[in-house]
Amino acid sequence: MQFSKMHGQGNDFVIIDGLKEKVNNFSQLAQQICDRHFGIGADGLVILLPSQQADFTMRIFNSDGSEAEMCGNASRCVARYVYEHGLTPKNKISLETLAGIIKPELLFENDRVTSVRVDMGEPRLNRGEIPVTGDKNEKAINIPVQLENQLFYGTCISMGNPHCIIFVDNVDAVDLTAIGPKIETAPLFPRKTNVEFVQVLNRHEVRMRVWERGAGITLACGTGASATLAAAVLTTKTERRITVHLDGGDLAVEWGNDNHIYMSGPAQEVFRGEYPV
Ligand SMILES: N[C@H](CCC[C@H](N)C(=O)O)C(=O)O
Repeated sequence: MQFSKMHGQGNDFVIIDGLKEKVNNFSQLAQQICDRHFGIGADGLVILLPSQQADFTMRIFNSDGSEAEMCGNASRCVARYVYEHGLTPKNKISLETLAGIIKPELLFENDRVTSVRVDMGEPRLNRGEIPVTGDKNEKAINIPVQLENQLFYGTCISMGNPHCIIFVDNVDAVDLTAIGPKIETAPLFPRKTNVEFVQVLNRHEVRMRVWERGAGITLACGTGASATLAAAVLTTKTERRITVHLDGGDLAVEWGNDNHIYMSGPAQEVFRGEYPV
């Protein structure tokens, strides 16, 4: 089976063209392929499939085999992949996901793709949509997140997938490996959650580290950067256009007057290969 290995600021994926390759058990394949010793190694597996309502369907599987509703960094990678592999002549692409239709736009310099700007859609703020337990019509801003012997205050946002954003004075002081999985699987989150620790640098910049649902610590998270922007604006910490500094690089995010969040950043293809099935 042919594959392409791509990343968005270090958040890396194996991309498989499901229009050409026959894939049966996506979840099992994701666990095998994402293993960094016994497989190719990646944070996730992305399968391209046909769509009736968009140019393509993008299905995303975390390295633990769970399927995610949406993935921001993967949407940039897929947009570049379908253009450069000749699957579409378009630079404005639509992708059907479990979170709805996502619209990445390729940006060029001297005929080379330099970055991708993605319309991530509208953030979902009510507990029922995220989901977070409690009154489904209530927001979840600065709510207590109680672990056995630690209490955090989080702002929960969905970009189609759930995020719990916790503002701290120093992200480097957070033991993400210990705390991340406890919050990811807290009873507060019926479908688990991605966990972002955020240090506000000024009204236009934040530093964010992420423990991803189903994948653990990653170097970048596009939906996480988008949810972080929404949380920072809702708690009046930043303006509506910021740079998110992540371990793997920067993402630019903006909350437009149309209530859509736009996320921009690079997407790189690292290598192509053949995986025995
Ligand atoms: N682990 C995430 C999916 C990948 C999201 C992230 N890699 C991004 O760039 O948005 C989840 O289960 O919701």
